[in-house]
Amino acid sequence: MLAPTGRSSAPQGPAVEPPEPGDRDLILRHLAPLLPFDALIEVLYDAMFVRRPYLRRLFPESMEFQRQHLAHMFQHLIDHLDRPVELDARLRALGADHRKLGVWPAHYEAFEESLISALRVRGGQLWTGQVEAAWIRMLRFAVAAMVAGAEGAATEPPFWHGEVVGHERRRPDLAVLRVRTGEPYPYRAGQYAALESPLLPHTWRTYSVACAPREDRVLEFHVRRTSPGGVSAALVEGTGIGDQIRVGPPRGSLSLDLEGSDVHRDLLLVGGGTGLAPMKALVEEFAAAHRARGRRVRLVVAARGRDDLYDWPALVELAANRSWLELTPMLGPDLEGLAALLRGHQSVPGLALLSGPSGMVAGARSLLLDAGVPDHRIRYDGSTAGSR
Ligand SMILES: NC(=O)C1=CN([C@@H]2O[C@H](COP(=O)(O)OP(=O)(O)OC[C@H]3O[C@@H](n4cnc5c(N)ncnc54)[C@H](O)[C@@H]3O)[C@@H](O)[C@H]2O)C=CC1
Repeated sequence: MLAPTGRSSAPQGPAVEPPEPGDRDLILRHLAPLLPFDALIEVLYDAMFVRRPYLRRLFPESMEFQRQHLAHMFQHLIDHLDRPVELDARLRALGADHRKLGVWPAHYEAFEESLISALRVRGGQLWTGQVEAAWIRMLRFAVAAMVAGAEGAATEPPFWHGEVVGHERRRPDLAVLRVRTGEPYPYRAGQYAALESPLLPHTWRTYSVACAPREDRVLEFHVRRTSPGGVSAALVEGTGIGDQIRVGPPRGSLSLDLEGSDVHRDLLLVGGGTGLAPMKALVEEFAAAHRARGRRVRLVVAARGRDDLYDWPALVELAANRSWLELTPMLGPDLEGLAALLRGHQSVPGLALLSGPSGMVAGARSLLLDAGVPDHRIRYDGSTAGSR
């Protein structure tokens, strides 16, 4: 994964004890019998639901995504165990986000107990108390950071109730949804939110808000169905006006810096596919706060073909009478259009923001670096790209 903007917008909480030096090596040396993690995780959840069946209701019907997520988390924990500060920030954000799932500190105890029994089952004959102790320290560090993150977020609602007030099917696989929250939703343009449909309880997926904050509390989302049976499919195919959905707290740090040292730099925004969503919100925000005279914004909309420019009329309307905003459609499977644009010296931006498929973000970033844009002036939200 590329280095993203990196700042977490999740609230903070109390300090957490780091793991012991050497724990990572110890865990790594005895990892082989525990791999692949899928088998370990299966034993873990089986043990947990047998001992505490009431915990099953905290999880979605299909555990597939949950298992994958946990396997990824174990790997991430082990990989970063000797970088506890970095890990701590990520875990706090995760803990804050777990509030919307109804997770309490007592549930983590049940998790620890089940993990230990799964480790003993899968660890085999060479499993030792020393290795187990390192795993427990790693887990307790993670849990303490998650609980601290949840405590730090205690004043923030775990989710907002929203009503679908608009649902436009722009393509068979893509819908633009408008959701009015019951209470004001305090986000900034460029941020994203997890959504839950009543069709798939306890399953949340993140989408960027595609509009700047509005007085009428309406949030726009661009949702593309990637596979059958998931949240995106439920939102595209099974959702209509009047339906209720839950909206998790705003997250992410993609922003335009409307104040500060970069305020006069010309902007290039690249949105690929539904990655257009946060870019549209940022342009709207820029339009509302257009203070820096002479600052130009180019919005490149990358799409596979003309039919995939699903929001083009809305963008044309946004650009009408705004001479500082230039819309550039870029059609095709690759970034040749962007490469050609950057060859024109006049088009090299002072600041670039990227959003879309991870391959597009990586490709656009390297084109921009080649064109002389410094790395710190190329922004994208690593936690969102490709995670939908
Ligand atoms: N729905 C949302 O709110 C948001 C979605 N995203 C992400 O944006 C992506 C959108 O996917 P789709 O709509 O299916 O877009 P897509 O797969 O149709 O791609 C759109 C354009 O991106 C470029 N592109 C795609 N893959 C590329 C690669 N490997 N190298 C270079 N260029 C490439 C091409 O120009 C293509 O026309 C997803 O990964 C999603 O996670 C990101 C932010 C917000």
